[in-house]
Amino acid sequence: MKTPIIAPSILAADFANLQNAAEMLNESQADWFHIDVMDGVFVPNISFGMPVIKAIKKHAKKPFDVHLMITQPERYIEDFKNAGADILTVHLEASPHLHRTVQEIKNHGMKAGVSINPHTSVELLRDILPDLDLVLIMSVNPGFGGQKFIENTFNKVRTLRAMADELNPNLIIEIDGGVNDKNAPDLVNAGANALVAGSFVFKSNDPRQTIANLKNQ
Ligand SMILES: O=C(CO)[C@H](O)[C@H](O)COP(=O)(O)O
Ligand SMILES: [Fe+2]
Repeated sequence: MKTPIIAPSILAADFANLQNAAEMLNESQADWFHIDVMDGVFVPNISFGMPVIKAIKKHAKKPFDVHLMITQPERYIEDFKNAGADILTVHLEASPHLHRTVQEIKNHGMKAGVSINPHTSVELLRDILPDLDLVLIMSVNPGFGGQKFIENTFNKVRTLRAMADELNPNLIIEIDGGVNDKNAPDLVNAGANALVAGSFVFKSNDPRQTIANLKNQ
């Protein structure tokens, strides 16, 4: 089985000890830091913004995979670049001029990702797929950590990987929400090559070991 990229979500870390979380991730087999930004409008929760991302960046030695759950994310592309984003992912449902937004992200020197909610068909990505570095399939409804994985995600991953084989063979397919050691191997077999894990990592007794287990299933 191919080894997936592991992107632990700091949404599930202790916000009073983010330096500790960053140092743990630096020493672990994690590939990216997954950073969830929520605006209280696109999703019914508010997380944190640029000042917190900048503060974590000072202690981080790995790329920042920033997942924007905000309306009209095109307003803040430069700000997230300046805050430390390496990969910037916007929601298809939140950005009416997605093609322009994706080009703007790339023009700012970041990798461009598009995320889709559980109700959104992967077919809607067909025309933009050749322009993308990454698709983030939400396997829970966005807004909160610790939710139950939605099983239909497997079908979406298989369909998207078949589309990508034709249109964009290097596409990274990332899964976000309710990922654990039970569903991770099946997700990779279905065609996913990046896994976000928040609660499963940070609520475990040994987060570093949990990351290693996800990476080397
Ligand atoms: O984007 C997200 C929520 O909207 C988070 O990345 C996701 O929920 C990860 O948390 P968990 O692994 O606990 O489900
Ligand atoms: Fe996320």
